[in-house]
Formats: sequence, structure tokens, C-alpha cells
Amino acid sequence: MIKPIIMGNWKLNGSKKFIRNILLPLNQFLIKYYNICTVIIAPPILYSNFITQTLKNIQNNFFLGAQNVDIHFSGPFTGEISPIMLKDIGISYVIVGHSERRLYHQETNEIIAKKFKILKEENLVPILCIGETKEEKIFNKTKEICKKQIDVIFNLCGESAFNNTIIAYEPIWAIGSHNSGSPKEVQSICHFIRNYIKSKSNQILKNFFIQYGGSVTKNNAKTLIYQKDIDGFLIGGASLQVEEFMKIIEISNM
Ligand SMILES: O=C[C@H](O)COP(=O)(O)O
Repeated sequence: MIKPIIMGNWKLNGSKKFIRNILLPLNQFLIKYYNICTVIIAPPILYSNFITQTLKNIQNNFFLGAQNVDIHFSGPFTGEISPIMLKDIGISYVIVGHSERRLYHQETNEIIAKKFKILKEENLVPILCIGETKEEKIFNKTKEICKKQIDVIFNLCGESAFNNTIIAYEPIWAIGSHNSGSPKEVQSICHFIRNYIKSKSNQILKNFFIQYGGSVTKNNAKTLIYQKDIDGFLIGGASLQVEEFMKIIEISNM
């Protein structure tokens, strides 16, 4: 069995107090899971330094991630953060293509592919979010949408694009909805995604993982993580509650 990769995406939430309350106990808790589980937290990026200072002895299985990156390495791009800067402050994993970025910041598949590419050039691990809207699901277009979101990456980055990467399958209708979709249904899409990526990769795919995201809680984590093609979770709301998040980590390692 592979080590589950559990990521908390804090989105636009957090404060110094919140970090102390959540991350100090979480860091301690992770001692138990040394070497059997990878946990990543993506806070608002400006807190990264405060987090490393506060935690001091950060566990080896605990990483900081970022929620976004720019498509440039440097230059006159006000308000942006480059992959070089992320690497410089010790970030290893970066979310790209989250549906909230696609929706509220007009990020197209093409922009997302550029972000994916620049991260790979800096040897950072992109976590590419893909998934369909409710309407697309109703019209049975889930696979078509996922394919499209994947193809644009292959087109820009070549056949080895998905080595050392993660795809987070996040159906948009499931995000923050208290409805994760049935584990069987999620498994079947994750299986499709893995096979599709394998079929388009020119060589044996190395270090490629699939996370599921969308209303993951301690109540549904167990049946979801038991699915063959779900290697971990990308968690929003439940990552903001320390007890709940720790329970999900515990369940994912049973
Ligand atoms: O990045 C995380 C996802 O958007 C899932 O959010 P959620 O767990 O609150 O549904």
C-alpha cells in the first residue's frame, strides 16, 4: 500500500492564533505517523515563515504547500509569487487549477498548464485539480472534462508530464457541499484518470498519485481511502478543524 498523501487547503483562512491552535498539536500528532503518511498544509502563503518558526521541529512527514503560483520566474508582475520564491522558502507542493481559481480568477486550462510547467521546471510538485460541474455531471461529461483538463498539460509538457505529480480529482459540485459523491463513483473516475494518464505517458509513470477532494470528513474518509485509485485527499473545510483533520489522518492509515 502506498503512503496516503493528505493535504489541507486552508484557502482564505488563518491567523497566527489559528496556526498555534491547529499546527502545534498536529505536528505533535504526526510523530505517530512518521514514515507512513505524508501530510501537507497549504496556508495563505504569507504565514509560511511564521509556521516554520512556530513549529521549530517540523516532522519529516509534514510539508508546507502553496495554493497558487505565477507563470513567470520574476519580473514586473505585481502581486504574484514565483516558483523560485516558493522553493526558496521551503515549499514543495503547489496546488494549480483549483476550481476557485478557475472561477474567480478566470484561470483557463492554458494558464493552468503554464503554471504546471513552471513548477516542474523548478522541481516542485504540482497538484493539479480537475473535475466537472454539476451540470457537466448530469450530462455525463465528467470523463470528457477530465480528459480535456489533462490533455492541455500533455500538450505543453510532453509525455512525461505527470511523473512526480499529483492530480486531485475534485468534482466542483462536491466542494463544500456536504456531499462527497459515492466512493464507487469517485473510484471509477479516479481509475479512469489513472488509466488515461498511463496510456498517454511514454514511459512507466513514476511518483504519480491521485487525491480526491470535495467534502471529505471523518465520516466518509474510510470508505474513500479504501478505494484502489484514491491515494489521499485534498481537504478544505475539515482541515480547519484540528480534531477532525487528525481523525481523517488516523482513518487513512488504518
Ligand atoms: O481544496 C479543497 C477542496 O476545494 C475541497 O474543499 P472541501 O473539503 O471544503 O469540500
